[in-house]
Amino acid sequence: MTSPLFVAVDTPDLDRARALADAVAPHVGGLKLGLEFFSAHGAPGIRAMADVGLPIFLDLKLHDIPNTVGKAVAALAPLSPAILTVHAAGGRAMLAAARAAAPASTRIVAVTLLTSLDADDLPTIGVAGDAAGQVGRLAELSRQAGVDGIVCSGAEVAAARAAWPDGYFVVPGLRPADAALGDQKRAVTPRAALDAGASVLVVGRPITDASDPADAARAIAATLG
Ligand SMILES: O=C(O)c1cc(=O)[nH]c(=O)n1[C@@H]1O[C@H](COP(=O)(O)O)[C@@H](O)[C@H]1O
Repeated sequence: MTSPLFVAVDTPDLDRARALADAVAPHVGGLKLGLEFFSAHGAPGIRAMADVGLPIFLDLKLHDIPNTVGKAVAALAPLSPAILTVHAAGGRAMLAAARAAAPASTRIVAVTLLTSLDADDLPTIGVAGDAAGQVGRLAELSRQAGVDGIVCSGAEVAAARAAWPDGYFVVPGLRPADAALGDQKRAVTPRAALDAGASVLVVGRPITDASDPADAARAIAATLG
């Protein structure tokens, strides 16, 4: 079985990204490349990382009007990412436009509520109610719009899976029990997220900031077996 563990390769340094990816490749199921890497290296950088031979999760969190997002997704199609993110808050038509413009081999997943936010933040961004309610609402919108799944925290994934049994659930903001939270606020362990129904586990700094990233990835992978 391929590993659900994707490493978030968050660096603007191409050589470092490639060295990290090569080091952890035996222990992970894919590479997530996001705004930091894409802003520095664009499509050629993604192609260089695809040479590692692992599925690519292109995390650009697109959020704009439907026409713009649809055309951006079409422009990214030659990169054939396995997974591509958009923001669920862009609305039903935007989500549908993203799905329509993507190759069948690309899973479109919609970010619900960033894992860096908690209950104290919700009123400041105009959300009444709690994180579970907001994730549930945007998960249902995403399902109805026809995308493949959502991004949520490990705290919400069990409820999302129950409501959408064949959905594809990406869970970032994961931390082994002893790891520093950094800016993550709704963190659970990788194992807990997997048990709760996650399809993909995204782990960045606990691997990439470790003195031995390969060993850190191996240790996390060992908890999933
Ligand atoms: O879409 C994402 O992957 C994402 C959504 C979210 O709500 N929270 C979140 O942390 N992420 C990404 O997941 C990764 C988490 O990295 P670490 O906090 O270093 O493990 C980063 O690349 C984030 O951009």
